Amino acid sequence: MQVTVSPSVIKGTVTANPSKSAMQRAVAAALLSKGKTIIRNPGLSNDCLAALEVAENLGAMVRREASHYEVSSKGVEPFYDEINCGESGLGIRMFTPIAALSSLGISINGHGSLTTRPMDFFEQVLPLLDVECKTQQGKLPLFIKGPLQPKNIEIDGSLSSQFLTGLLMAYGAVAENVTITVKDLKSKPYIDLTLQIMELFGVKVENENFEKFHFGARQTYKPTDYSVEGDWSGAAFLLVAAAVAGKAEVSSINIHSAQSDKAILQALESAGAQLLSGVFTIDITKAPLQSFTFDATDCPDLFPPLVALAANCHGTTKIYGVSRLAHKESDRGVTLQKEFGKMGIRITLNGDEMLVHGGTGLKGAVVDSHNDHRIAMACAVAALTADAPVTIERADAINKSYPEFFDHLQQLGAQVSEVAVP
Ligand SMILES: O=C(O)C1=C[C@@H](OP(=O)(O)O)[C@@H](O)[C@H](O)C1
Ligand SMILES: C=C(OP(=O)(O)O)C(=O)O
Repeated sequence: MQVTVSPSVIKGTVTANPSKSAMQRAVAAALLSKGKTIIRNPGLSNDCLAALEVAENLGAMVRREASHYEVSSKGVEPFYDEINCGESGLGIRMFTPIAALSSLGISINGHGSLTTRPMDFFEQVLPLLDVECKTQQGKLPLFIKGPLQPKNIEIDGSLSSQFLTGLLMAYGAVAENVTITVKDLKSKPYIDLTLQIMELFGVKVENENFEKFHFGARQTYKPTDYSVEGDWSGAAFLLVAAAVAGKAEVSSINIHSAQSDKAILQALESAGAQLLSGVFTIDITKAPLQSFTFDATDCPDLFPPLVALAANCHGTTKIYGVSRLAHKESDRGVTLQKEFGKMGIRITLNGDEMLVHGGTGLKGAVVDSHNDHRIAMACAVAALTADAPVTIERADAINKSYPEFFDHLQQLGAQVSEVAVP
């Protein structure tokens, strides 16, 4: 799909889409619970759909109602010896240790960018837990054969928090008096989200300063009635759209959420946007914007909306944490540099630092998403203040996390036209 976004004024209200990070965790917790879990406000993004399919293959039954999903499970009892995590990094890194709770040999695969993302962590760590594990030189497909035996282990958290999320969730079902020790953990708030959802499903883990995670007496996941919260990662694009091109009210986002990406509010404030926040609603209005400095090491998914914001700010914005972007759906530092370059915005990459030379004016252009949902959305937001329309190729990448994105942008008054590409 090719989408053209024309320069537009933003005005209106919109409800945030469900968070895929929260939904995927809830689906995993529902699989690990014995009984029927209700998931309300379910996400329909490709990553959420992939998580449901994995849970079904690992033993859950999913009944899809219009307003909610019912996930019935007896714990991990795989129906198949193959699972496919689609394109979801979290999906594969979370469900692999969970699938290893079974004694069945299981092949684990994915598609698109997931096939190039690093998985060698599993080959190093799972054998320490008595799980046989093979990768293809650190990449997909994986083969694992459990059952996983929780033990005291030490892991490296510097590449991604997602491996730790997977271990925590799997340990939660079987661990007794063991500790996971983590060195140099990145994306810490995502671990808070994992622990929060585990606790809602009845499993409590003691977090000692994001360095040690203690499991005490044996616990069991309990089915629950869970409502998926709105997505700060997706809402960040809408908030930036309003900050640069008008005004908007975004509802169903919880200011007290554990999600990393609510940090977008700090960046918007530093840039000078006018913000009014309630507990579940943010009102935002355009104001003169100046460059800002922001550390996105623990919220790497904010880079694309931050770049769209910085492009509209006078002066040079500094964003730290670029090295966290190399293994996402694309090498996002380089992708942002290339695609924003086509729209006339110069970006310098300097080690872990990104400099966005903003306020020089955005130009109409033809850009490419590189099949990366967050690049497509960042370019769409940049188009709002360009001097001519911006055409985004492979814009259907948005379906990975936020299929409603272009509809929401239109709801806020943006001129958007879609062309199917054969
Ligand atoms: O746990 C999660 O839901 C996620 C964790 C983050 O990954 P890293 O821990 O690899 O930074 C983030 O980039 C990803 O989109 C979702
Ligand atoms: C990197 C992302 O997700 P994941 O790692 O789960 O594929 C993302 O949503 O931007």
